Amino acid sequence: MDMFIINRYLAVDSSGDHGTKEKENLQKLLQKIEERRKRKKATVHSLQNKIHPFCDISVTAQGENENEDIIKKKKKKKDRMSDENDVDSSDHKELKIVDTGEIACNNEMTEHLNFRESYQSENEIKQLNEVDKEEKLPENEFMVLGSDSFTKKQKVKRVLPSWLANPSVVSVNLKELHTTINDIDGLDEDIVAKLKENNITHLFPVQAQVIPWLLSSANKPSMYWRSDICVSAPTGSGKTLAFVLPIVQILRKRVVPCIRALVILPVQDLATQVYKVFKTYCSVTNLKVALITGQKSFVMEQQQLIKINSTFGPQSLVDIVVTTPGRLVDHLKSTPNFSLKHVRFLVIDEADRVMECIQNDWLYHVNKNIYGSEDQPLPPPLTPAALATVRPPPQKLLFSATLSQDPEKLQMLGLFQPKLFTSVVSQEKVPEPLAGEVRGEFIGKYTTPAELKEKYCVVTPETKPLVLYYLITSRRWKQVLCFVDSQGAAHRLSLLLTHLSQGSLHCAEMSSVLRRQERGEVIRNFVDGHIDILISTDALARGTDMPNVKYVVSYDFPKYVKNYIHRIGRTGRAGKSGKAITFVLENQVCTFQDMLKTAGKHSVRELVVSEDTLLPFEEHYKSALVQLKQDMEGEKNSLLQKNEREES
Ligand SMILES: Nc1ncnc2c1ncn2[C@@H]1O[C@H](COP(=O)(O)OP(=O)(O)OP(=O)(O)O)[C@@H](O)[C@H]1O
Repeated sequence: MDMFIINRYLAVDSSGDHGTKEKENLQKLLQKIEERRKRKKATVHSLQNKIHPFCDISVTAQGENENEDIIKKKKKKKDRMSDENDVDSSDHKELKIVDTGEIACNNEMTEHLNFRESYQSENEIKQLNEVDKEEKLPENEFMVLGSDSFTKKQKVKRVLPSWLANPSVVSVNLKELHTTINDIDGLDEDIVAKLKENNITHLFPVQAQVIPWLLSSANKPSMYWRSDICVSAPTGSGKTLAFVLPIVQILRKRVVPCIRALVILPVQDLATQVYKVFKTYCSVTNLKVALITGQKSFVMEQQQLIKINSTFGPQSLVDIVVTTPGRLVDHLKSTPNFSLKHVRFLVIDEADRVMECIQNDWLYHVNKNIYGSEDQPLPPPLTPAALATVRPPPQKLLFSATLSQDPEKLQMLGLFQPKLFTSVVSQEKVPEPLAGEVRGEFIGKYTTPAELKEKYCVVTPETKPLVLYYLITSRRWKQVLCFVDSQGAAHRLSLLLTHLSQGSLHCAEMSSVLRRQERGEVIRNFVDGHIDILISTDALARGTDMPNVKYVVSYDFPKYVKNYIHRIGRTGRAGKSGKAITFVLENQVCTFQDMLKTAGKHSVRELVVSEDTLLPFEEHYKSALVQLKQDMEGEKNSLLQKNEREES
């Protein structure tokens, strides 16, 4: 037991023996202190003799007070730090009391030395005081959040799943193409011939990466679950062919038709556009494609999908269905034998937009039809027996120029071991990620085609139409696509420009109010160059592929950054050059700059149109406005008369 000695404070021992010992110790200590005091006094005296004749080191009254303060601080600090109850520390305390006593006796030199000593440690004291402030709050006080500390908070970095953080990077350069259509292993000759027929000799970067990847994933035995993919590449970069070609190639070997590919797009017009591409490349195969968007009657669509055979029962007539979420749900609910159980590919084009179509719960109905429950089953263990019992889910292919890379939003799709292909904002070659490196900078940044030049023009509401007219006429712009907020705005602007140009500008308007055939007609005329300026609502903003759009004007400010990216993406497509101008009111400039920042854009310049340049058109503009007012009143009256006739 003697090996361990535990020293404890056992309160004051009143036994006489211990008391004498303590007195002796105290005596020794006082003696020691006295000796030190004398030594110090002697040193000071000798120093005073040496320095005083050369230096003026007098301490002013104010200085004295300051020094005293500092010494007090120092004392406080030392007190705080010495939490040991040993003899040495008490010795220091005594010593300090003696020092202060000397200052009180106006010993200038001692003051000075103390001052210097204190000054040296002043910073230290300050720091300690700050720490004190932060850490030691009186017990009965609350800390008021945000009142004291103005230090910049460190930004919280998102920790992304590995597949989102480390994507395959897709180049945005459509000028330097390295992959010819013959370089792709696994594309049949007749498909390659069809590509040539359509003047496609090289694959765009997104196609060069996605097509071989999908073809090779199909080589796995059919029982294996295949990884889903998400593709985010600029507008006009050829995403449609990136899924059409591998699907046609993989499915063409099927024996019996049944729905093996389901392609979902947000709106009718886009579905029609994709349907046409499928039709083109399926024409060299036996595959059948159906467009189910409500353009035909429901019964006609049903007849197109299913046939009842007297011997074999219900038979699917199609292999690929291109549809919109609403119409798909209608068929899932009301078409007997409409089954998605054999779907091998589930393509969601303009995926971020389709995922917003939640009103009819299309995903729930699709899952229910495919799996028999609203949720996708979990993958079985990798044993032949387990794999043979569970049917692999459809391989999901998600495409968009503004694909949401938000893990939470993507989670509802139940992606299986997904792979991300994305283009990046930086034009520099992105190196392969280092082991364990996490890249989150792709998230939320949208790329636009390299050939697209963007500018913005600050306008006033009064002069906006005149600025547009001036730009079109003075710069001889042709094939201009102009975006406005509403159908009414499109109509008014179209009339005003016609009056301003006295009929020399051929303007047309486009909105969802027009019937489908009328819309088709307008687009054909615009593509053929018979229309100079097409004024449209956002109905044409997303996905529409119109070759030869040279200028896009966002006449009314785009509401969201995605809206902006899709609008400007109607030009500068497939490697062609294009220009986009956004009209911004004075009070919208900051919002616009923020929008660009969000999209990762930093070099959008201003196009200045001075008021002086507009002055010559002023009178002309006034009379055009009068004519517009008359037109609008005339239209209003004729509408009233029509309504009255219908009522009577
Ligand atoms: N390899 C290619 N060579 C030449 N032209 C191509 C090639 N691939 C696609 N195109 C053409 O590029 C245009 C744009 O293609 P697509 O509509 O697929 O773009 P996208 O990426 O889907 O655009 P958005 O995001 O706006 O929908 C189309 O007219 C298409 O015919």
